[in-house]
Amino acid sequence: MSETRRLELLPAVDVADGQAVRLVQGEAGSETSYGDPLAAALAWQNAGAEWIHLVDLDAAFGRGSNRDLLAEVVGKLDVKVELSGGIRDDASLEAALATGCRRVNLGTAALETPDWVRSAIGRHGDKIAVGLDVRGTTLAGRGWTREGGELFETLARLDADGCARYVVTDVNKDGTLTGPNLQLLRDVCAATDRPVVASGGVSSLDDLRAIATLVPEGVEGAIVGKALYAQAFTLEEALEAVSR
Ligand SMILES: O=C(O)c1ccccc1N[C@@H]1O[C@H](COP(=O)(O)O)[C@@H](O)[C@H]1O
Repeated sequence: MSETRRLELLPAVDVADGQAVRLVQGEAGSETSYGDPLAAALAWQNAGAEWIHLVDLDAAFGRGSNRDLLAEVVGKLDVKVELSGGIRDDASLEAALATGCRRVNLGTAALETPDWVRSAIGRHGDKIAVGLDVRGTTLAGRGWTREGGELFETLARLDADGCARYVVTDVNKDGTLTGPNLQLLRDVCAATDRPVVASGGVSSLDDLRAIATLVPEGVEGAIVGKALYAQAFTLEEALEAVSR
């Protein structure tokens, strides 16, 4: 009898101007600051996290970079890191992978330079995930400021290119503490056989339990941001909630 997999949790550490921040719906200027990114990441690690979802927001917005800081953070962590933000060409991809992160998450590049993404997938396999950041079923790139195509067409293309995994974010939910978009997750899982990491809207332990019910459909993990920083629950409580 096969054992049901447990939902993985990925606490998010989004970095802008050297600080850990949370945005609301990805809007520049909506940030709340939570201090030193390394301290935040180590706190999640010490609380039992197996993964950290680490984002360079300045690079995602194309307004700067926290590359050296993020490399330092990855170097000081023992847990797996999913690194994203501004990874759009060979130089940024090689620099990201050289940090020792477990995988990178490509957003804008998957919308704007599909040939390069196909080649990156061919070279790096499951070290590449693609972030499908959507409003409705319209994809968003460049710091979620530009529309970039239709979700299910892009998903079919990336599946054909061998993409190993998708990080699916409902932009309208992100940072709002209004609950995940479970129907979006179901729809994406129905359209691909690749694992899906859910992102956006988690507000409570019940939200995590609801996402965990989708593990048999293909949801592998959930990114948790604002709810942890706002202390809606602890990471220990979250890990316990999804452990059975
Ligand atoms: O995570 C956010 O809050 C966020 C807000 C606005 C833009 C991007 C955001 N996050 C992540 O950025 C990467 C994509 O970066 P790029 O497009 O490849 O440069 C992806 O993980 C988004 O989810």
